[in-house]
Amino acid sequence: MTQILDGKALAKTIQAQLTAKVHDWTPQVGRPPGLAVIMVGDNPASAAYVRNKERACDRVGIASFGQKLPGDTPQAYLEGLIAELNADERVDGILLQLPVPQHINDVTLLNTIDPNKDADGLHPVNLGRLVRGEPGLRSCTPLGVMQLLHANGIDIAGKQAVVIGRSILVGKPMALMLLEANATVTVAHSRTHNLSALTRSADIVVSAIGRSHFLTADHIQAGAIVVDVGINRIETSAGQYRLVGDVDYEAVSPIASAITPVPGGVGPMTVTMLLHNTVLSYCQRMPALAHERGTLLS
Ligand SMILES: Nc1nc2c(c(=O)[nH]1)N[C@@H](CN(C=O)c1ccc(C(=O)N[C@@H](CCC(=O)O)C(=O)O)cc1)CN2
Repeated sequence: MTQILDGKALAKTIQAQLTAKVHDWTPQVGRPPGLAVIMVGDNPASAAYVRNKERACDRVGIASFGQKLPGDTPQAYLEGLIAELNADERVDGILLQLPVPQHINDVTLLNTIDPNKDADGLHPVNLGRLVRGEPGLRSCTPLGVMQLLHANGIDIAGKQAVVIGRSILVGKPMALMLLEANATVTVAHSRTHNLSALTRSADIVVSAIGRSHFLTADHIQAGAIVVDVGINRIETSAGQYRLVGDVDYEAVSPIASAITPVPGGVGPMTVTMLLHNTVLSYCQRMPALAHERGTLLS
C-alpha cells in the first residue's frame, strides 16, 4: 500500500500545537507574535497565498502587519519599509512574497531583512547557518518537506535522494536539509543529462521544477518516496483551472512507497512552517521565553 503523505492533516496538527503555545505565551510576553507579509503588485496566485497566510496567522493568534503595495512601488520605498519593520518591536517575522515585479531587485530586499526576523529563511545569514549545520530560521517549503517525512516515520539517513530544481526558495535548501539528515544527495536541473536514469536510482525524489505532470512512472523505481513540490495551474477541458503537481500522480502513486498529493501535500506545510518560524523568532527574541527555545517541533 502506498503511504499518502498528508500535509493538510499534519499542518492542522502542528497549527493546533502552535496555537496552544501562542495562547500560553502571549500573556507572559505582553504581546502576540507578529508577522509582516509584504506583497508588491496584484499577481492573483500570490494574493491568494498571502490571504491564506493571514488567515492562518489569525487562527494561531499571530498578529499580521501585512503591506499590500501597488506594482509600481519603488525599490527605495520597499527598502525603507523593511528598515521600519526591522525596528518594529511588535514584528518577529518579515516575508517578501515572491515573485516581485521585474523592476524590483528581490535579492537586495531579502538581504535587507534582519536575519533574526527572516521568516522565510532566505537571508544569506540563515542560508549560511544551514550550510554550516547551525541552528537558524530555515526555508519554509523544504522545512515542511522534512517535517512531513519525519512525522510519517520515513528514515532518511543513508538514502539516495535526488532533488530536481536548484532554486534558492526550494531546491538548494532542500538538498542541504536532506544532507543534514544524512542522505546522499544529488541536485538535478534543466541541464542534467539522462534525468530518468538518475531519478530511477533514487530512494527519495523531490521535484521542484514547476512543470505539470513532468515526472512519470518511467522516472521512479519501485518503492521510492516521491515528494511533489510543484504547484501548477492547468486549464481543464471545461475551461476551469485545476491545481496539479510536477508528478503524474495517477501513474506514479502505484509504484511509490510514499507520495505527497497536490493539493494537500507540501503546500499546507509551507504555510505552517512560516507560522512556526514566526513563533520561533518570537521565542528567540523574547527573554521571557528563553527556556522554551527548541520545544517547538518535536
Ligand atoms: N516569499 C515566498 N514566496 C513564495 C513562496 C514562499 O515560500 N515564500 N512559495 C510559493 C507560494 N506559496 C507561499 O508563498 C504557497 C503556495 C501554495 C500553498 C498551498 O497551500 N497550496 C495548496 C493549494 C492552494 C490552492 O488551492 O491554490 C496545496 O498545495 O494544497 C502555500 C504556499 C511562491 N512564493
